[in-house]
Amino acid sequence: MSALVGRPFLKMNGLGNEIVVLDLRGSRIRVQPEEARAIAQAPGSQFDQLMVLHDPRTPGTDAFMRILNTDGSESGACGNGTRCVAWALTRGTDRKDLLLETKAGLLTCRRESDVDFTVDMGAPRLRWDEIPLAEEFRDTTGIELQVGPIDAPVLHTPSVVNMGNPHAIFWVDDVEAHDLARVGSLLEHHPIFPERANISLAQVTSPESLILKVWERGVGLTRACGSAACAAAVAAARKGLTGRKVRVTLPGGDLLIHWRESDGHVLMTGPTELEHEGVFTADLFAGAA
Ligand SMILES: N[C@H](CCC[C@H](N)C(=O)O)C(=O)O
Repeated sequence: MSALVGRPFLKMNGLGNEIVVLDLRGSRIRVQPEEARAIAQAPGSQFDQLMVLHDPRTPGTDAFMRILNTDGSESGACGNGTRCVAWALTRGTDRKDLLLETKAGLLTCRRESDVDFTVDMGAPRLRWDEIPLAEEFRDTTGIELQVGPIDAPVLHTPSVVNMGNPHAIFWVDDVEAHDLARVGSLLEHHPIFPERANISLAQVTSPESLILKVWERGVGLTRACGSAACAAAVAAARKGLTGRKVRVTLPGGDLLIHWRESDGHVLMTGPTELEHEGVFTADLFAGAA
């Protein structure tokens, strides 16, 4: 029987990005990919990301987070899920600041209101081998990659950014004019991305605003993706399309992103919402193998 049976979880969302928070601190349980896939499919616990909390690895941190996608794969970053974890860990306390850790690094979180949090997502990594890409590209503000006919590509020359996870951002005049569901999987699995990639379409609407749609690695289309909003804001500023503070509008709502000059860190501010609390039951894992 799964060790997760009887464990409580929180079903939350960050701007419509579906998040399940599972606190396994104090135990040695490790969620297996097939368990994550079973949880993702069960009514009441569907998620885009499963945020699993483990005992801290680095002194002074509050928890170590493993981030699992619906296909059971693992990510180093999830902005919307990190805000949900910060909500869960500060609930019922007067704490404002938290320090969390993922396999990609440390994240500081600050409570701005009952539901709004700012996460310091760290500094973006911008070298081709840090994304990572399979081939050397000196200029990661636009790499050679295109969709559609060679002489009239529909999408081309994406910017690439690693925010603890790999992102490619295609610049378009109108995000609604493209069917991201149709090309998302192909681009996510393109051989140029040896660890696959999260794929975004970005439309610049002013020097302070972007519209973004995201196809997430290991998930598919989602209503919001915090790390993609950070990656798009960094890429837009690098290209001179916006300043370093932008409002990113996703299907689920808005995130405020600030690529801070002083230390190069990216700050993301946005809301969280608790939908319900539940407990994993044995039947949920009956088919997991
Ligand atoms: N929804 C998340 C990102 C998940 C990224 C994940 N799909 C990956 O494999 O990198 C966010 O708010 O940042």
